[in-house]
Amino acid sequence: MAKAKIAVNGYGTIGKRVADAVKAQDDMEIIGVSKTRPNYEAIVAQQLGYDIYAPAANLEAFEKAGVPTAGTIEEMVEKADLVVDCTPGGVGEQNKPMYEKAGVKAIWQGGESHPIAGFSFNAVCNYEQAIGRDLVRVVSCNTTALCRVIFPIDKELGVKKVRAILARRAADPNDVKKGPINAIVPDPAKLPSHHGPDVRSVLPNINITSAALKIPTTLMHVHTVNMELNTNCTAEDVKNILGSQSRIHFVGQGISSTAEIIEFARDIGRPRNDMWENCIWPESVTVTENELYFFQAVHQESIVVPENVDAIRAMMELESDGAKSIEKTNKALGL
Ligand SMILES: NC(=O)C1=CN([C@@H]2O[C@H](COP(=O)(O)OP(=O)(O)OC[C@H]3O[C@@H](n4cnc5c(N)ncnc54)[C@H](O)[C@@H]3O)[C@@H](O)[C@H]2O)C=CC1
Ligand SMILES: O=C(OP(=O)(O)O)[C@H](O)COP(=O)(O)O
Repeated sequence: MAKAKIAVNGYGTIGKRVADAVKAQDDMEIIGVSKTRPNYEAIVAQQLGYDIYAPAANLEAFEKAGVPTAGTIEEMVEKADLVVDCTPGGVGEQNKPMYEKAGVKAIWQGGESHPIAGFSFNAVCNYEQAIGRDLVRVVSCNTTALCRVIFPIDKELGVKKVRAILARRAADPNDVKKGPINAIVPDPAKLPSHHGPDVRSVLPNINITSAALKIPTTLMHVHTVNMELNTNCTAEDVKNILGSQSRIHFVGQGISSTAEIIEFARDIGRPRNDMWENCIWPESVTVTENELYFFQAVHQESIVVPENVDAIRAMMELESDGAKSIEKTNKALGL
């Protein structure tokens, strides 16, 4: 069977990882990635073998810099079966008419809001509902992490209410423009943060509220998750449920912080020190009077990457069984 032709529009933090993850699969291929400027990332993309496309107005700058392009972003989109839009939040929306004009399928990221696609995706929660769809939004990193834990616990034990407190990394490691440098910022100060409503865009029946703080770190986010459950259970029961999920990883062996999780990812040779899984401290899993508590760390740069691959597979109708797609994606990534 011919491979699905995938374009990545916006080769930044998420885009470069999605491109590599798609390249690792045997049922889809990257036909091009877009860069706005001919900087070091464009040169690395070229060295990795990707065809680079750029805005028409910037083609000359690429030529002057000696970075060859294969054409304009519009031309890239015309060649694709599906575009994964990884442009900054808010920019993706401006690209929608281009995708509609070319008649291609499109995936947006969590920086866009739910109505852009009318369908918000998480592989364990709603893969089957994404099959054959033309437009899908993969929810944000924090929302993905919440969906991954809420769904299996709700299925097995019934979730009455979720309260999630998020300590959000202020910027990605390469992001020199953002802060804070020496502050903790309620983000936003007005509750709820977007994460609770976003979980409901994937799991509409879940009662959830969320609050978020921005903290001066770049490595990972950390959540304090509290769930009121409908069923009497023990911490061991919860650990067994979470432990059965392939994209949940229990941290241990002396790992007490996000810094050590990233060091672990480096040590096991993960590309770009990516941790695609939710990282849960097993000793934090506590149940008292039907209330569950635990801490989880979220590697914001990579957690949504396998979800994008599964969304492509569903939309392109390459696999009808979500569990099989997850397994295939994981295996190709080395997860
Ligand atoms: N970085 C993170 O932690 C996560 C980001 N997301 C979401 O993923 C999306 C992308 O975020 P990042 O990768 O962090 O952004 P980024 O800023 O690292 O990368 C965006 C890329 O798009 C390019 N770009 C800007 N305007 C463009 C245009 N008009 N056409 C083509 N390319 C354009 C930029 O030059 C840059 O290379 C956002 O919706 C964000 O909310 C989701 C999960 C985690
Ligand atoms: O999707 C993310 O976070 P979110 O789940 O809090 O929206 C990413 O960390 C991007 O967040 P940013 O908008 O601070 O760059």
